[in-house]
Amino acid sequence: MPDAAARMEPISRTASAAPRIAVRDLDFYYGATHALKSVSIDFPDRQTTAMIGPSGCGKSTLLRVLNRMYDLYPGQRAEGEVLLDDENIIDPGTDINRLRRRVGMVFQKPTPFPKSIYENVAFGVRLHEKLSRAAMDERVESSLARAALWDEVKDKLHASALALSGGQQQRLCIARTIAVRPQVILLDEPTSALDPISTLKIEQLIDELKRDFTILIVTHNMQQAGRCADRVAFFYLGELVEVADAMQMFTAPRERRTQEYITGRFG
Ligand SMILES: Nc1ncnc2c1ncn2[C@@H]1O[C@H](COP(=O)(O)OP(=O)(O)OP(=O)(O)O)[C@@H](O)[C@H]1O
Repeated sequence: MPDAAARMEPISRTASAAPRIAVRDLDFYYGATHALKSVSIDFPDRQTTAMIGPSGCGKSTLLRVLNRMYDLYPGQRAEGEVLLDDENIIDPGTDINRLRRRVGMVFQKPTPFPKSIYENVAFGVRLHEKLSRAAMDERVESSLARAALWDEVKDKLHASALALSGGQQQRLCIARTIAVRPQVILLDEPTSALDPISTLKIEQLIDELKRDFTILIVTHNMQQAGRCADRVAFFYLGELVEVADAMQMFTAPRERRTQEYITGRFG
């Protein structure tokens, strides 16, 4: 078991920021598989937290809990508390549509809809808001600009999104996510299918977006965690071993398992 003190909030220059999400004693099960074990962690507002750890340690499962993606699958269940602004979002009474508006997700592979660039961004907005044509145009433009894509697509908004490069498609998926004005953005290995230049653009974008959003990113790339994250959480076999400021995590981790992982001795 991880040291109880290590699972509490660390002595951290960032720990005083108000948590947007507070996870308390979270257990998650895929049928008989106990994938998350009594996980407690705060995700501060307007900061980026990277989740790292070897394959199968539960990183993606935690993201799936935060937007209740597991709801679609019988046999999968969460126990404990996941407080988003003090509302326990794993409570059965949670309004899932409202939750998914507040918590957006970007997946490993870019997943644009087979529609125009404009429609990819407008589609989700229409599910939640009735905007005039001019207001929608403005929302599409501001979202694409925010995702650092506007200049590349402004002359072909009605062309198919599928004709964009992989890196552009991923930025479009980010534009689509921010267009509905979420509070939290979940990114599950968002650059693992991209080339180094596209990866750099997405990392710069993450850095820029954290001014307005709470960002959680799952990554296997230690350099990426170091470049993007304010805080880093290390998971192992379904347990949160340690969470700390990125600088502390990479220079002076408290736990031996964290040190072994970040220095490449396993995983
Ligand atoms: N649909 C599923 N059904 C049963 N078990 C699952 C399912 N998805 C994940 N698991 C199990 O839950 C545990 C955590 O998996 P998870 O995908 O969260 O790990 P991860 O840290 O994100 O791994 P990776 O880095 O490989 O993506 C693993 O033991 C995995 O085998």
